[in-house]
Amino acid sequence: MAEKRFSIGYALAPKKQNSFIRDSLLTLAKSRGVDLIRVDTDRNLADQGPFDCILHKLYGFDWKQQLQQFKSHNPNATILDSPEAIERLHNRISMLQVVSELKIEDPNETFGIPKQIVIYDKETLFDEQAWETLKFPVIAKPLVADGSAKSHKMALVFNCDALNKLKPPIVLQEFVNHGGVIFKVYVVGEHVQCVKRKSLPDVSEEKKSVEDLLSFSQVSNLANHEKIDDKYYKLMHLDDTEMPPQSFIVDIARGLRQAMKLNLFNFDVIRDARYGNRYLIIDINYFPGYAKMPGYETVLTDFFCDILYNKQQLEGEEGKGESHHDLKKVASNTCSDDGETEKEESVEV
Ligand SMILES: Nc1ncnc2c1ncn2[C@@H]1O[C@H](COP(=O)(O)OP(=O)(O)OP(=O)(O)O)[C@@H](O)[C@H]1O
Ligand SMILES: O=P(O)(O)O[C@H]1[C@H](OP(=O)(O)O)[C@@H](OP(=O)(O)O)[C@@H](O)[C@@H](O)[C@@H]1OP(=O)(O)O
Ligand SMILES: [Mg+2]
Ligand SMILES: [Mg+2]
Repeated sequence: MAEKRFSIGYALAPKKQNSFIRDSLLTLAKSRGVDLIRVDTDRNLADQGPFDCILHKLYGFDWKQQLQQFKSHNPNATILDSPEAIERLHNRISMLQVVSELKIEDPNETFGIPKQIVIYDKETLFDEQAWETLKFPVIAKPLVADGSAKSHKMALVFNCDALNKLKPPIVLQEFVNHGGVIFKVYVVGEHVQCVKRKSLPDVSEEKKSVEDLLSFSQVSNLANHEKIDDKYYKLMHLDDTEMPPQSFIVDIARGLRQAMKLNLFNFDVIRDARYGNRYLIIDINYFPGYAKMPGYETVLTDFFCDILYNKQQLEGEEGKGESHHDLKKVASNTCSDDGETEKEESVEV
């Protein structure tokens, strides 16, 4: 009997498609029975396929409706990930709320988020009461994180004089010195991988008194031609920075994944320079730049196979009339229709 093949339809913006869909990924996936096929976003999704799975990073109401329609026509297909679960990451307040709710017992390290407030209008911006809990410098971040260039435009604000330059709705987050290095933790289902990147440098007392405002955008994002390799680590002086403990990072990643019901995301972590064992999560991104992760082809292909082969096994056993309870044990970690995550296993680093 011919081996069963699977097809994954991917719906990505051109920039993402260029970086993520490489021949090396297509070839490896194909060799393991998985065909990655581009969804034509000018046509209705439900008219395309058949697909066993949809991989997507697109925004907007219309796309959400197309996914719903596709799912109602193809109830067995897996949507990676559910648009409702992704939506939480489009707002910088709801994005980090989930971190505050996480409970992780670690004898040596602690984690949290920086102090922050949300400002919806200019009036509140100048209201001293709103500022009571915050200390300068702060980072002003657009409230909405919708993938637009605008949503990445930030400003380091040193004092009140700069406030009139800000455009609400924004989140004002305390800037925390962290030695100029950020940890990016990539999550792909059960796989967790942490890398170092350059970040904003620490702010000295002297600088606090001379600057008003500094604008910046995507400081830790690599340009297409940059590669995370030894050269980058040397150039950015990343070699000397110690990594956070792996098991601690894996616990946070696992907790976030379960709470958010997402399989494909990364989060940015900084180590508070005031306490060597305090970590702050400052950003969570859906479907980040995986191609920058060493060995991404294997990691992603393993993940696709896990999902598709487990799903097949699940459907096969359902056909034999096994109870739903038993089937849950072999279900993959994908989000089902209602966004429920079905299995939790060890997370490798
Ligand atoms: N509270 C903070 N304290 C110190 N540095 C910070 C803080 N928040 C952000 N930064 C710095 O600013 C950068 C951009 O912030 P953030 O990650 O929130 O933006 P983003 O545009 O969503 O980034 P990404 O490209 O990862 O999506 C971080 O990578 C880090 O270097
Ligand atoms: O998905 P896009 O292509 O738009 O860009 C994402 C980018 O990945 P890229 O490598 O593909 O540029 C990510 O980089 P890393 O965290 O992995 O460094 C991160 O900056 C996301 O926030 C971006 O998503 P957005 O927030 O804009 O939706
Ligand atoms: Mg970030
Ligand atoms: Mg981000």
